[in-house]
Amino acid sequence: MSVSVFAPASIGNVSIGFDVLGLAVQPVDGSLLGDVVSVELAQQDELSVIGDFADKLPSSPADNIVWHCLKLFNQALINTGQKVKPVKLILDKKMPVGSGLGSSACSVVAGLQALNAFYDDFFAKDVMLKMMGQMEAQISGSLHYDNVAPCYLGGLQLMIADPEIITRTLPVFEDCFYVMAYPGIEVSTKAAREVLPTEYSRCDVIQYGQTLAGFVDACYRQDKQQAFGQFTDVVAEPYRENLLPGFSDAKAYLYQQNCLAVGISGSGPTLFAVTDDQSVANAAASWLKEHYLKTNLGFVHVCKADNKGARCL
Ligand SMILES: Nc1ncnc2c1ncn2[C@@H]1O[C@H](COP(=O)(O)OP(=O)(O)OP(=O)(O)O)[C@@H](O)[C@H]1O
Ligand SMILES: N[C@@H](CCO)C(=O)O
Repeated sequence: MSVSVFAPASIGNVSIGFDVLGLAVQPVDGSLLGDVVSVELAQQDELSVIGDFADKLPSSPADNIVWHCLKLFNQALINTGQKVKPVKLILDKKMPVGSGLGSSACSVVAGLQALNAFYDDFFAKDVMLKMMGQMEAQISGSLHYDNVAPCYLGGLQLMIADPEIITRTLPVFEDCFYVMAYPGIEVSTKAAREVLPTEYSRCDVIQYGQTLAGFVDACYRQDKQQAFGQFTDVVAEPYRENLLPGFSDAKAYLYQQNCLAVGISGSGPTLFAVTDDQSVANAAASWLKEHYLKTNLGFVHVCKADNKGARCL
């Protein structure tokens, strides 16, 4: 019996919600923007890695985060008195590493959910999400759920302070398009966190809280003007934009083309642009392909919110 799970790309932070907001996205053309992990019974544990970005991962399977997911999952089974079965894992690495698209989260979520599906969904969602957070923290050096939560649960996720609840699902703007432009260069999450200040001014703290609270209120009232009208990131973008060649010029151009909002996806270098007009989305995608991509590994997708999250194929 073999199980395959797909886990979608996500926009961490969503600009105005550093470490607190995350949105899962899917290309409108139906292509799979995310990772896939398959699990089947085997003589012994093994991991093989295929896919467009397999060569960008550590050469030893033992250094792959999916292997660490298997070890964590098996220990959790043992701790609950369950019998562990030897399995073969296949990771189809479709997501670029260090992209800002939640690439490691895709592997973590697909890996752990595939294992849980193989064991007939033995663990509850809250246990699964905590294991996903633990793996994401291991790989990026600090605990943040803003990629794994939307990747696993789908939609727009708001991380709350209660460690037993972790996240709440917010209403999305179903008519909005999210144009995702990955330039083809790598920016590590760890490095992008190290450039951030350790302290912020009172003014920045108030602006962060006000903008985030205003965005959440706007989601519930489906008020796009309020949601995107004051879309200024004071926590990360001012310190990360110089890691992203061409980001500032692209942002200025896309706002002139009537995009509702433009920001850094996660820790970058992927840029995202929001619009509720498909012709604006398509024009932005064409421009970004021409002007924002830096290598032949780069790509642009016109996406919408992915409300399903991780799912069996
Ligand atoms: N399956 C995997 N997927 C992604 N990264 C992996 C995986 N296994 C191990 N790694 C390593 O983990 C690190 C991931 O780094 P980082 O968190 O910056 O990138 P990312 O999560 O892939 O990108 P992002 O979250 O910005 O989309 C890299 O050094 C990578 O080699
Ligand atoms: N929220 C984290 C990871 C997002 O992918 C950061 O910006 O560092």
